[in-house]
Amino acid sequence: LCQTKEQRILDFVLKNAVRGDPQSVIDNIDKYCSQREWSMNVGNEKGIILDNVVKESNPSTILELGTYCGYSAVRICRLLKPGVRFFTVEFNPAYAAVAKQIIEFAGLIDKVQVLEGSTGDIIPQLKKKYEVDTLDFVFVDHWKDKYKPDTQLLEKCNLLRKGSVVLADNVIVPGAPDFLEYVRNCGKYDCTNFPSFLEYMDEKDALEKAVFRG
Ligand SMILES: O=C(NCCO)c1cc(-c2ccc(F)cc2)cc(O)c1O
Ligand SMILES: [Mg+2]
Repeated sequence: LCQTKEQRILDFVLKNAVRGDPQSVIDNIDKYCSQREWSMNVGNEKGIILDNVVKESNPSTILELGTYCGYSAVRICRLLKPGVRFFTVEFNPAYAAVAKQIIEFAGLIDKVQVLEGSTGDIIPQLKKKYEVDTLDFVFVDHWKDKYKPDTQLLEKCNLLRKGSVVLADNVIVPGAPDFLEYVRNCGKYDCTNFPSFLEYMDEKDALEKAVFRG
């Protein structure tokens, strides 16, 4: 059977992690991707920074752009109180299929809605179709050339309120220079850079936190 890397990651999790234990799912994805095949999960170094920003924000309504295999969805949702809503958008159906199974295995599927499609189509639907008022926290980790336009779209759709946290992965590698310039200079955000490392590598990367001024 000609499997994909994402299916191999899923198989490794199903075989080695503990059903209903999000930390074991995270640890096993990191183990597979550091020892066998590199893959673009946010990883543990940047993941600890992500954990801290999520804990600090204590969000109730969260949006993630770019689900991939569900690693950061599990990472974020394992920290959330019951009753919160987590929406994650994935364009690639094969990735979305793997992510749903990994999120289910971790026992978090009740908190998570995996929305398949393009962010440009789905973000304008969040208020009416998904009954979202405003977003407390947005994790941006999809196509790097979409970071800036989608942040502007979130503003246009009135999905951000004073204090909404936009946290972006990969602002060094692969990089999102137009996004960084925008959030740092448009006057609508208070920005903080968190230097770290590219997942499973020694290369420098960073997260950028942009808090909407309202
Ligand atoms: O494209 C990415 N995400 C969107 C997928 O739909 C992505 C890429 C990379 C990466 C790739 C190739 C390399 F050489 C270095 C970095 C890393 C990441 O964390 C990412 O999120
Ligand atoms: Mg990333």
